[in-house]
Amino acid sequence: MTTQSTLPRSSSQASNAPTGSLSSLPPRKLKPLSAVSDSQRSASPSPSKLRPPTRPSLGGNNLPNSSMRSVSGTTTPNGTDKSLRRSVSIAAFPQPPKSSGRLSMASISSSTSHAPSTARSTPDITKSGTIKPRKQTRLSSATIASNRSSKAVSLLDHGSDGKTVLNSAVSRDSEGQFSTSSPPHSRSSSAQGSYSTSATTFDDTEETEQDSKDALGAGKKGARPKEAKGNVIVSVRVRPDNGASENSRAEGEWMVDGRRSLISFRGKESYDYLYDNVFTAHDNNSKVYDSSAKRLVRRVMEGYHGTVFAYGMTGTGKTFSMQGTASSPGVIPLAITDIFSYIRETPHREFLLRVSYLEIYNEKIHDLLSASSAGATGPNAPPQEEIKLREDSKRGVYATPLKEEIVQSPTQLLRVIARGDHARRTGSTQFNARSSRSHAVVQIVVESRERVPNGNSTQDKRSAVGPGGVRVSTLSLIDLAGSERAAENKERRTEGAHINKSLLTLGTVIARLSESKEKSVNAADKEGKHLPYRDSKLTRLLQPALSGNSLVSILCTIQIGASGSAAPANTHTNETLNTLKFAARAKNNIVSHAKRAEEAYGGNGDGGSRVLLERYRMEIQTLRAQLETQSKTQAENDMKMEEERMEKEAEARHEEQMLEMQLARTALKERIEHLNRLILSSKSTGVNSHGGTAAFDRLSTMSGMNDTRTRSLYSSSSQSTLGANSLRRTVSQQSLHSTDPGSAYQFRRSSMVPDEDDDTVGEFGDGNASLQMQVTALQADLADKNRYISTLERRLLQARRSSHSRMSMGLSQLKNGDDGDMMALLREKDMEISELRIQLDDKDRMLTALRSAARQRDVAQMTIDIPGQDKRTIGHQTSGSNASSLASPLSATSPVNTLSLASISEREVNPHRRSVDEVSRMLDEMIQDRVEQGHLNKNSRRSLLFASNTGNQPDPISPKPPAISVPDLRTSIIEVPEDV
Ligand SMILES: Nc1ncnc2c1ncn2[C@@H]1O[C@H](COP(=O)(O)OP(=O)(O)OP(=O)(O)O)[C@@H](O)[C@H]1O
Repeated sequence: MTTQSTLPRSSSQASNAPTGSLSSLPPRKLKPLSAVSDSQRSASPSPSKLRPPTRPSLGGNNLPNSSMRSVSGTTTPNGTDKSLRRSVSIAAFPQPPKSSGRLSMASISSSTSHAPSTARSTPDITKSGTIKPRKQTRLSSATIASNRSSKAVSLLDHGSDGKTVLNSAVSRDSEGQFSTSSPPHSRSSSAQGSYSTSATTFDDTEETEQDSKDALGAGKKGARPKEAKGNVIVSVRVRPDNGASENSRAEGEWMVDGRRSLISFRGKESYDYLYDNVFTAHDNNSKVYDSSAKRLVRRVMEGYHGTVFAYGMTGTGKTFSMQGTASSPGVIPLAITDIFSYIRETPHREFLLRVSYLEIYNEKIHDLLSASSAGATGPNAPPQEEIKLREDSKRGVYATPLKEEIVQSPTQLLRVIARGDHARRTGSTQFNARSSRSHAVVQIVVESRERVPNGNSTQDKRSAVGPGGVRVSTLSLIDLAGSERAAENKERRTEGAHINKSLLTLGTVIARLSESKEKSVNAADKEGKHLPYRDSKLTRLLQPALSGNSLVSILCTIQIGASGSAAPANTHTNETLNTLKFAARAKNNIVSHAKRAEEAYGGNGDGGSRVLLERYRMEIQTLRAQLETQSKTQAENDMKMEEERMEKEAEARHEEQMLEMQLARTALKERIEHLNRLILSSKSTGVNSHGGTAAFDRLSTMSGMNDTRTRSLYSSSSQSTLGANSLRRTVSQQSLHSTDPGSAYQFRRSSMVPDEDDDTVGEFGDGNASLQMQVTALQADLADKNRYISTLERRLLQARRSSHSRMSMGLSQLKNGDDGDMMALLREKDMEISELRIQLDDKDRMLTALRSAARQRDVAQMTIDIPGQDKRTIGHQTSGSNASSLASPLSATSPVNTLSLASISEREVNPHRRSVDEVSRMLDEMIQDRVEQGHLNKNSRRSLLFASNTGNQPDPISPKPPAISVPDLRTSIIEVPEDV
């Protein structure tokens, strides 16, 4: 939207310098039209730009200056204060500064030798305000006065000065034509790079709104609304006649007075035409635009519909005026520049522009922006969908389907239009080498909406819109095909026929508009039903503009000389006069009641739905909502994924913890098993294999009663625990169960001790077996412990690895509690291991000691001379079954022990008391060490039972002390679990 226009600047200043000397211009005032009311205008005697009624008595150069507005109320020659051309007032159009000097008809007469003697006659004025030519007197002062008065300020005060024109500007060229050079209009560049002229730089938006209100008020009184007067502007442009020669000289004499917007013809009949603007051959496109269209374009940007169209004979400069050239841009590019300048200067509104471009060729509508129009005109060109005209209460008459392009910069818009121009049909005619063979219509739709002032909204700036709706207005820029005489070429003839027919219809419609005005009371007339709009596509398309819904600017182009024209001079003159008449009729008959377009709101029926700005806003809202929903969904998905990820992590962590716990549990189980085994091993030293807890308890009780008996029991049960299922043990078990527990003596006598004689032998043999069995048990314990230690070490290793891997995975989310638990577990394990190691060491030492004792015992026994078998030996042999039964399990576990036991069992043991004592002493010392170190009573769950050394105290149960005393066995440890 802020793209700078690349349009070239006009060089009009240099080219349009007046040739004559100029009177000093008054300082220009940019004054809104509304500043001068009608009454003021009437009362104000000066300045006036209009010459007074042309009466001889009024001739002279010293006419009081009066403005156009004051003229509108001036008294006509017949004394009536009446505006004869009500429709020519264009209050809404550019109002250049007022000038003091005014041109009188008399002054023209006096200053130009060829001036018609208009002062001598008074023309007839028709009701419509057109000039009715009359012989001898073609120019009526009253007509001129009325025309000028009705034109109001805007028509004649484009910086012109009557005196100036009078004194210097009006000249007669070599061909007898009057030409009036316009003063150099000041075309300056605004800060934004837009063009502006002194005539159009003031802003009269408020004035127009006020005018609208006034118009409503006036309408109530039956008066014509003021706005209706000023919304139509008719200009005539004279094309330079470069190749003029005597042959091509037009019939009659012409006078073109640009300052007074006057064109006079003096031929067989005389005519004087006054328009809103008359542009001489010296006026360039820039001036034409500034005076005839600039204001209208601004109004369109403010919300009014506007139509500019060029009408004229072929080759007279319609296309030149509308499109212009690279060095002299025409109305269309200059309008585009102004559109974007306006947008830039109006930050409180936002705009959307869309453009369409169509042509009416041979009464068919073609879309000049469609793909088929763009490139292809050959036989392979895609057939274009027929475009029809439709009517809508809100949109008026419109073509459909028609491509509309949204444009965002002047360059883009110019490119689109250039594309359409390229697709437009042109052809060579006898009047124009590149004649437009169609009517071309550029439509620029302007949508605008109020923005919320900065800071009043927390919303995004772009989405912040004001409370109002969208205002939609249309600028139609139309380059009509030129009317022409019948051509020789058939194609041209056909085209010409269509062109002429449509132009004729246009003329007819405009001519009948005056009738329509008079019959406006009729509803049907109001709608223009009696007008032949439908007779041609052109009039149908122009219907909204012609029927008053739009501001209208008509640019009629003429060529006074007939140079370059194949037509005879008189024919050419007639065509020119026809154009001038058309312009005069348009000026008089078209009445515009253009009002600012209503604001449309989203979803407000068809009108609302067509408003792209609103549709886009709604679409943006919808998309924003979708985006928000998607963002929410995305966020939810992200959250879900994050939750899932965390769940997975937690699961993995949980699994890991479970594994660790399982490992720990397994380790603990193994330990428990091991401890159980240990307990069983311990029990095995005091309890028989059949779970003789009761017996053990009983024996414990007995031990309290008699140490000797306890010792004997211990030896016996120890054997059985170690797996020596001796017959004797079985028997003793049976005895234990069968015998009255109270009868301890009986028990002892019958079951534990076979007979007195065997006691010693049995005790001795039992003691040997116990040693071996303890060795075996300790070896088993050792193996168990080793296994357990290795298991624990393995678990520990695994746990550490797991911990390391978790740390390396960056799972720092473990709570301190977890780490703490794990560390505590590890510490516990370490402690267990170290404890077990200590126990293992103890066992090792104990084992070593036992082995050493066993070895010494064996050596001692080997050295004993066995003279014969004593009772003990016999007793022992008697209990050979017991010994052999002992050997059997031991051999399976320890070959060394088996050997030792075998050697013991095989030999007749003749105890050598000294050797035994030594062994016993060693064991005593070792166990004493254990006791002192406190390792043995460490576990609170266990009770330590020490078989006290009873010495030689008599055993009530076993009155005979064993022949072989084994003191070390008395101090053997029995670990009894509390829960057993
Ligand atoms: N005011 C002007 N100044 C200089 N050259 C002009 C002017 N008006 C017209 N011409 C030239 O006259 C020729 C015909 O003009 P143009 O094509 O605009 O006429 P037209 O009215 O559009 O004709 P048609 O109706 O056949 O299309 C062009 O070469 C153009 O440059």
